[in-house]
Amino acid sequence: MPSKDQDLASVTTADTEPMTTNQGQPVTDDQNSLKAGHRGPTLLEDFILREKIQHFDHERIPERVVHARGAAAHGFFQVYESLSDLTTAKVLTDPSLKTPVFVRFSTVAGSRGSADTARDVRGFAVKMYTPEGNWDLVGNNIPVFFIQDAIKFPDLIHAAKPEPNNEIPQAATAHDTFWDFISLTPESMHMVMWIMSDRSLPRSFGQMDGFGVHTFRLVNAEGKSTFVKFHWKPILGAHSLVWDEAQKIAGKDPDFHRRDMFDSIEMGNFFEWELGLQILAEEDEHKFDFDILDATKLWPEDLIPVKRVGKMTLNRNPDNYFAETEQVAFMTTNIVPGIDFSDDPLLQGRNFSYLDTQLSRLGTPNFAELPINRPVCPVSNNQRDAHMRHTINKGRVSYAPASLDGHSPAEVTPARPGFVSYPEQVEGPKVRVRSESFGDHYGQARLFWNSQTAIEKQHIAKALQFELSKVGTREVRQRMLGHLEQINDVLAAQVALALGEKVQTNHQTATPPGSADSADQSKVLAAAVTQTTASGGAERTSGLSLVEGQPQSAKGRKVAILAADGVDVAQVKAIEKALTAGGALPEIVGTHLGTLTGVGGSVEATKTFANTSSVLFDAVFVPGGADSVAMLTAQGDPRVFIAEAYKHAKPIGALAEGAALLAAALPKASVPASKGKTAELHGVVSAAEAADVNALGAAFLAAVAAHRHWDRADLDTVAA
Ligand code: HEM
Repeated sequence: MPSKDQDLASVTTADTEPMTTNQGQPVTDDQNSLKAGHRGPTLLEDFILREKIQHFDHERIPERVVHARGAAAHGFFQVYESLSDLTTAKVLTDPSLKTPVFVRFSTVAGSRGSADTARDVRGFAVKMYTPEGNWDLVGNNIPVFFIQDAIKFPDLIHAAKPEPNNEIPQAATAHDTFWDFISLTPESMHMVMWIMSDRSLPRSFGQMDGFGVHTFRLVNAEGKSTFVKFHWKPILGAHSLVWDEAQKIAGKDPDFHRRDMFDSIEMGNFFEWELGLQILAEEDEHKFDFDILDATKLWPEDLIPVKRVGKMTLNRNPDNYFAETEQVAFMTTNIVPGIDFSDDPLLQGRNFSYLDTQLSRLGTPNFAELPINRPVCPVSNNQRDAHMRHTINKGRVSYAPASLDGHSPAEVTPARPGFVSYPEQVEGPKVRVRSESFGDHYGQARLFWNSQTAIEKQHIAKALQFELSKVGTREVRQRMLGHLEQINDVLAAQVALALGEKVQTNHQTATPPGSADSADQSKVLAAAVTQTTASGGAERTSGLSLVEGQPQSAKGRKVAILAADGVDVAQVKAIEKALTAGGALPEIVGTHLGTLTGVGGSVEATKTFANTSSVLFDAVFVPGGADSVAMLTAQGDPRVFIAEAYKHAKPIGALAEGAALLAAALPKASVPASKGKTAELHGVVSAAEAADVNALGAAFLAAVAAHRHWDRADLDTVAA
């Protein structure tokens, strides 16, 4: 069996041979068409011209009907220990096996050219080329979904996509048709809480959870079935952007996520996840207050812990976006012996949709022969012909059973057992209904809300304020408030305030903005959020917060070092050393590109205030050098750089004179008072004495690893 890399290499070319047509005829001139006379006309005879233009004319294929914008990478998966007690699947039972994978991340609503940082669910589709055929885990970065039954999927997507009369807005849910549908679909409320949280604004593809969403089955050699939920847990932890930052990035670098993944892999910073399993015995199926077949429900980790069973590493970028990332065809029906479906009605519908949609997107049932889609194990069956058939099937036999030409009437042999569907006992009337066990639409929405920290709750409230205030139809806004009241009255009141509506809360009656005490009301509600979080009184579960319990690492974090001519070069080198030792990626943002002449040498600026911005970095540092800091302080852009980083709760560091730029950009109370040695205040780290650079470097690195510093009380008061 060739490895997947060898398989792909066999059809990969660098086009370094002398130019030919697609038919292999040598081309001497592909820059001038064949003409009658020097000034034309062009001759129809010019087959070189016609072939070149004709191929170009037909270059486009339909984009995916959903998840059109995406980026992908190659890698491998390896299980830690055999899971043979649960499954026969080789990918999960052979710890020596490195299964090749191709993983595509995507947004859902936007078209191929939309921005990476739109507020949206992220697709997390994994294709594993196992020895027993391809296994596709076509998941998302959110563990639940909007709807319970696949028959509603076209409605959901029609409502979320740009409105059909004017094709507005692109890659955004903040519009009437989306919220109209949602407000009439109570089952979506749990998912709404997730997409209004920072989960829909990942910092990078490598810092997102992945979820198979549905309940699946694992089946072992004895035929015993166990229910399972699949999770991908990022080694770097799950971390997010904030909404203001995401919107700005959409303009400054719409390719933010795909660039980040491409660059990271090129420099050897591979993305890694552990595969996690939540396991549920068949006999325990009905022990919970939710139905395990309902894709709007998760299995709380406090009830059913996640067991980490293997690791996936993405370590190679595709060679060609179209041939690989665009032509890859994921299908939920791609499962292998030892893994099986549950009766989740969303999954059952997906099992029709993916194969079906590939036929129109890729244009032929032979899409499985495309290099990126074909399995590494042999393929042998009686399917024949159709557009673009590559395989040359020899002989007379294209039917079964058959005994001619060496064929055996038996389809499977003991040596190569086939896929056997789990013989689940099924009975019941043929009915078009929703099971009563799918009926609770608010319980887990509340669980999610209760499990968030205060800052995460505030981000959810703000996201809802943003989205719903963009809805033009008041009845839709009011309907949504009605749902929010069912989830949490403080949340509902906070959103109502922004919408100019009134709702009853247990804490106080919220007053519409414009009235004398609306500002006070806002404070009361914010305090109420903090109180409920601190008391933790209501039901909560672990695994849902992006702030609590996430691994912290500075690896891959981009740190801007702000500098101008006159910068203290020794300080720059020292802080660069401290950062790179922790895996962070410092880069000098200068007042101009190229060499900055400093004190004690020079440094190279690879970015400038004209071509970059704080939103493209995880942290910012200002080294000393009196002239450098004076020049930076005199300009507007460096001050905005600092203020914006502060507002987005990012780590900020300064050494020696560098603190003057912080003082010029930030409220006085936000800057720690360093009386020489390193001082830290809510992720702002500063040392007046240049000699304290090592302690400062360590403190700053720790602040970078912590991702964001939400304990800044004055975040909303900083103008940037
Ligand atoms: C749990 C719910 C769902 C999840 C996690 C999910 C996930 C995904 C992902 C990750 C992709 C992108 C695949 C790629 O990267 O090429 C995708 C595409 C797609 N999904 Fe889903 N989806 C869900 C629900 C549904 C449902 C209910 C349907 C239809 C009934 C559906 C139909 C499609 C279609 C048609 C595509 C485009 C496939 C292509 O052209 O390659 N999805 N989905």
